[in-house]
Amino acid sequence: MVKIFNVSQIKKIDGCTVINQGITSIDLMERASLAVAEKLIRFLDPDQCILVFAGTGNNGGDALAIARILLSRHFKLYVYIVAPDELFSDDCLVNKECLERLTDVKLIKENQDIPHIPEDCIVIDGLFGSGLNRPLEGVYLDVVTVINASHNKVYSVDMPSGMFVEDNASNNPEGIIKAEKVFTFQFPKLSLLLPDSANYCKKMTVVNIGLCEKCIKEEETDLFFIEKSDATQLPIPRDNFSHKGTFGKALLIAGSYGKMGAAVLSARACLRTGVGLLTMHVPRCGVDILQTAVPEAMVQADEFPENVSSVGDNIDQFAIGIGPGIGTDDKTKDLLSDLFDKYRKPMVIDADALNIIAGDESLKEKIPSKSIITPHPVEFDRLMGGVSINGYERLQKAGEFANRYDIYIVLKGAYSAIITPERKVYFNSTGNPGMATGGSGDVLTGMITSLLAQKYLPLNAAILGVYLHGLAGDLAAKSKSQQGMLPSDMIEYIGKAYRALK
Ligand SMILES: NC(=O)C1=CN([C@@H]2O[C@H](COP(=O)(O)OP(=O)(O)OC[C@H]3O[C@@H](n4cnc5c(N)ncnc54)[C@H](O)[C@@H]3O)[C@@H](O)[C@H]2O)[C@@H](O)CC1
Ligand SMILES: Nc1ncnc2c1ncn2[C@@H]1O[C@H](COP(=O)(O)OP(=O)(O)O)[C@@H](O)[C@H]1O
Ligand SMILES: [K+]
Repeated sequence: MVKIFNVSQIKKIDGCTVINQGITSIDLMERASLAVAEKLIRFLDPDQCILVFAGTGNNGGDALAIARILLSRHFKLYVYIVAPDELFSDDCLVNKECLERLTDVKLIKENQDIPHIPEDCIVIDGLFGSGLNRPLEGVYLDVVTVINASHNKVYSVDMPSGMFVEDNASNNPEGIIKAEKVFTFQFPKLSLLLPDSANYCKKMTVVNIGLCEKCIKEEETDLFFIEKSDATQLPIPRDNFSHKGTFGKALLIAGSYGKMGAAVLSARACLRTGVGLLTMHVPRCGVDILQTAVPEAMVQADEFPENVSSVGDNIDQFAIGIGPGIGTDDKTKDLLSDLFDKYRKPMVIDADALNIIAGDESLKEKIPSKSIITPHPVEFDRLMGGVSINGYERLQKAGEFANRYDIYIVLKGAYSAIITPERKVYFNSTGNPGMATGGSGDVLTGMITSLLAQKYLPLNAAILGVYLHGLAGDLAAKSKSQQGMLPSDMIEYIGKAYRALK
């Protein structure tokens, strides 16, 4: 797992690296800058006009070193340092003096020094990184405004300048660079993984700069980024003599009149994820649909034609998933309450089941311990009874909720976050905007329920389920495009996603 750290931890690890590797801070700056420059060189066009904007701290130092490396590769550069008070960090000053020997470096001290930024050029942004300690104002704000208004592609070093590494609730949205790509050093930064960064970081690339592994190992955190190597370890190998009983029984309670598609998608996804036996509990109107669309599943008909209202006995034999397409009818509310009384094992709770819980405090109390709930941000805010100001606040609330009710929360989004009862957070690294189509969530519910039935621990079921779901989405997008892919296609790629983990 890649660890995610706060600013003081990053500073500590930088310092440790310098000591343990017997290098100077300027060596580390050079290493970091070279790593970013190498990535830039791969896709920048040497004939294109490149404008570099540096600050006076170490982020500025990085930008100036990057400029020097690009110049040595014959890129056309114009370099500006925004320095209203001309106070440079030591390492920034060294890089400024090196660069001044090679090219003209202009200082921007006040608004009138800001250059006109032509169309069709590239901007390299090294104004501020992790050292930002207040929202931008004055000439810094003006420079960012001009860069954003130019609509050129901006590549940011470490952070989009003006953006805090963690919470941006008190930030000025006008004072943050809108970056095409952010090359962030060694660790993903929390704010770049939250929806808060949607306008400021189209793509995050983590650049390894060789910080001391021992320091990283020793530094504790509750935030992690899931990598392929983490997911690869999770699938339980299949024994030669295994049979359908080995891979468990899942019961999905899903569907209502007009929403049987959600039941079909979750059923197919559950089967493709490897469950031994699947039973679908659906309203009577859905029986023929399920039997035809998913012949591998057994179907239990509810007594009501259009909604689910009760589940049978002997439910302890199953891993249960509830929610896709069930609606919020009163009969279905009774079912959920009854289910929570009868069934005390971890289950997967999604969609309308969460909307039902949202309006009823006593239901929250009854959620079986270690269950996995899978809200998207709107469902989560409904559960909380109010909208969060940003993704950071939502994450804090999710930690409190998971802890209070002893459950796992999969907070879905671009980097879905899995939050544990101990308030640890695991961010997923797979998935793409092609998955933003109704039905993708139903697929995920089927997948995680399948893994629970196969005796995966709830945390592993959530991590593997979310990772595979995103990977299946990535494979589907590769073949069908983000626009053209459907949740049904993702289901067809679950097998290939498993294979890719081998
Ligand atoms: N993470 C790492 O391992 C490494 C980090 N390096 C770079 O160092 C950066 C951090 O450098 P610094 O700590 O010098 O900080 P920055 O360069 O981000 O900021 C410089 C200084 O500006 C001041 N400042 C903060 N907010 C301001 C505002 N709104 N208006 C005006 N001034 C403001 C602060 O005093 C701050 O220290 C990282 O983002 C990264 O680019 C690299 O040089 C080397 C390795
Ligand atoms: N931009 C994105 N990048 C990665 N994954 C995404 C993106 N948009 C949506 N997803 C994933 O698609 C799924 C959508 O779920 P949800 O909103 O519940 O859809 P529905 O209720 O329509 O089935 C989630 O797992 C989410 O993480
Ligand atoms: K920056």
